[in-house]
Amino acid sequence: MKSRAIVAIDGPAGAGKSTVARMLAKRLGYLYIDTGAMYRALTLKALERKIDLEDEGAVTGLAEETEILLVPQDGTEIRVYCDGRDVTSAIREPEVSRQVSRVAKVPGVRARMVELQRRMAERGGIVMDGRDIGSYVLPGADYKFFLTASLEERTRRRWQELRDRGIHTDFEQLKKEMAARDAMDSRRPVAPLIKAPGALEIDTSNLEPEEVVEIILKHMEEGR
Ligand SMILES: Nc1ncnc2c1ncn2[C@@H]1O[C@H](COP(=O)(O)OP(=O)(O)OP(=O)(O)O)[C@@H](O)[C@H]1O
Ligand SMILES: Nc1ccn([C@@H]2O[C@H](COP(=O)(O)O)[C@@H](O)[C@H]2O)c(=O)n1
Repeated sequence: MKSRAIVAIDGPAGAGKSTVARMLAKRLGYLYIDTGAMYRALTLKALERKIDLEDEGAVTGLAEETEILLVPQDGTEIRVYCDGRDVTSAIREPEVSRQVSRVAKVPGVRARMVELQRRMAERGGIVMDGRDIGSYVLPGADYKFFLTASLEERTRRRWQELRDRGIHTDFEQLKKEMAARDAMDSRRPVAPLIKAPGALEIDTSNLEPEEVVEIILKHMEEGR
């Protein structure tokens, strides 16, 4: 296995990317970078500033004046700071999830975020998850994975995750919202959600996170 490798993990909402990426980073002693959290932080700021999300100029301008920091804690937990404010919890609110894809599809936003993400990966030894990591942000990544799961299972996971946080949502409404987010992520012209060439696809529908990590580690050990 390559030392200080770059590992890219992509996939749709609720496929288990963050869970697996965090566990994998811990096993490897790597830094975990949650690119979704970056788009979520900007979206939260845009919503709070009541920016018109259809105004690409305004959203791009906001991205350019916003400082987003991902600060590793013990292990691989990450605190997310936007302009110095800890937004780790706030970025997971349902309204941010409902709107983030509208912000993320703005070309100026992506250009800014991708520049930051590539800089974070320069020294290697990272696990980066998102939608476009293996296909666009880090096309030279040493290992690429694409996690999937059925929409039903991904919705069940997200529904349970929200419930565990005391947020009660209608399952069918949540399912519609997740499908809509997947569609917007997949159809945007710039860096859509796709499986990167050469990526190993893993359907996690009937796998525990630990099993997914073992599949990934085995592939990495066999690969180099
Ligand atoms: N293999 C799995 N089996 C069951 N539950 C899982 C599995 N992987 C993750 N989960 C749970 O599903 C929820 C969503 O997982 P996670 O946040 O890792 O998904 P994600 O792909 O990063 O989603 P998003 O892109 O929307 O952030 C979490 O509550 C997590 O604990
Ligand atoms: N590399 C990425 C990562 C995320 N996005 C957008 O952010 C949304 C939230 O991502 P989560 O992983 O936190 O769910 C996602 O739905 C995308 O719209 C992106 O565009 N590129």
